[in-house]
Amino acid sequence: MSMDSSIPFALLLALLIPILLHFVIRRKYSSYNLPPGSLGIPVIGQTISLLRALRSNTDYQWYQDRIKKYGPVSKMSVFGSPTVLLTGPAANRFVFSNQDLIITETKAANALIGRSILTLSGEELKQVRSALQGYLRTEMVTKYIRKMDEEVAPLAKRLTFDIICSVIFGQGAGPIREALAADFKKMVQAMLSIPVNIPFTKFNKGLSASRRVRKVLRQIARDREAALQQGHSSSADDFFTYMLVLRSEGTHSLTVEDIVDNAILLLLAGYETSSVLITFLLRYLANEPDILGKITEEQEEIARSKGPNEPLTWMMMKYTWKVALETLRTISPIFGSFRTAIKDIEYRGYHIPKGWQVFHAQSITHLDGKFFNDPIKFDPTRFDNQSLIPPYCFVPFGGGPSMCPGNEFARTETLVAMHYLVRQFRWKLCCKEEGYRKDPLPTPKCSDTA
Ligand code: HEM
Repeated sequence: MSMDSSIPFALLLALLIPILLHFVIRRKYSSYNLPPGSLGIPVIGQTISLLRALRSNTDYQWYQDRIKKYGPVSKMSVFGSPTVLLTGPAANRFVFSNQDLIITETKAANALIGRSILTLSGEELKQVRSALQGYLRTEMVTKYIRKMDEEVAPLAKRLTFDIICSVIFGQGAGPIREALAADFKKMVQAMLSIPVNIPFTKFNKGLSASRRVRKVLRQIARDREAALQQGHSSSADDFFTYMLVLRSEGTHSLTVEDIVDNAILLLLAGYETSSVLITFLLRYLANEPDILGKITEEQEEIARSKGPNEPLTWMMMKYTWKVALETLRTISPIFGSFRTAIKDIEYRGYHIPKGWQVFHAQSITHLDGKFFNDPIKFDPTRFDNQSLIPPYCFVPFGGGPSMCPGNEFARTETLVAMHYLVRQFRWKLCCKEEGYRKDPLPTPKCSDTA
């Protein structure tokens, strides 16, 4: 076929395929009451327009346009899969507590992280979830404060990475941590890449990095195992020892390899999200001298009243945390998630067929004037009385049974960081541009120059 004759043929196909797909889906799901909306062009669907909206941070308007057209539940097609978009507090509640909607597995995440909590189900999921929750619970996090303190005080670069590395892997500053930091960076870049394993691609570099990380962590886990057997360690020392102690008590039966996978997930889930919070908190404070002044006052008072060897306690940092919560409301590190229905599900009279995706735009409620007065305004006093915020409207850490188990950890490390930063430094923004893009986590527009 010549080039000229192939163009009309391609055009005809582009026209015919959506029509055919429309009929195939209509026939296949004829007994279903599917939500309103269109699946768009095959494979592409609404993917490009959604990604464009996220990158330019106009996704809020994008959702609102769809809600106006179709209501809070609509169907579309994203990343090649039929998808139902759910928004609003009722949707937040429904998704967070529905065990039949599991986080959509991406090939890249599977290859890079392995068998972590994200890929488990049933009894195994319950065991690992409860172990992670136990490791990150308030009493445990209180014990980690001293280590966080040591990391933040000299104001190490890669703050949140170093904190988690030290607390979870028991890996203090040194060449091993430097190598891990470089490799984790490659893994993060690969998580969002096209999962095609060809030399020199981001995915290929991420896989090599993941292998190196795994090798180092396996060795650390074995060392911890030996130390535990000799009675030289306890469960509060680090995540590996904690999980090994639980295994010896019969709480779970994970292999060392599984524990390593979940440690990698903890680091990936924990450091990027917390660093977004700290980054935007610092950016807000640079423009809000009154709020910065109040935080400094609170932190100076804590520094005066605490003995030199007494660890910091976040209980006294109430105002600082309210400012952090307002930062999470206005710029939520996680704007939403993709989940897959593992069986047919009904929501508000509509059917979500088994195998379809749900795109849950959870943070849309944060900027909705119905729930937050003057939502664009940065106003930490909204959190003076949190019981006034309607349920499932403020969900930066998710909610229900799959709520982020690291929320206490995130609070503690953010507050420890702020304790030193506001008392020892003043900063100004090199880049005045206020916007940010979702990449997919919020990133200041001029992150290279700021
Ligand atoms: C500001 C910081 C953070 C934010 C905004 C955040 C937010 C979230 C959200 C929204 C989820 C998904 C909940 C769901 O969809 O049901 C999640 C899951 C998770 N987070 Fe966080 N997170 C933060 C920090 C951390 C930290 C510091 C850790 C660990 C030290 C952590 C560990 C995890 C883990 C392991 C999961 C998966 C839980 C599961 O699938 O059951 N997160 N986080």
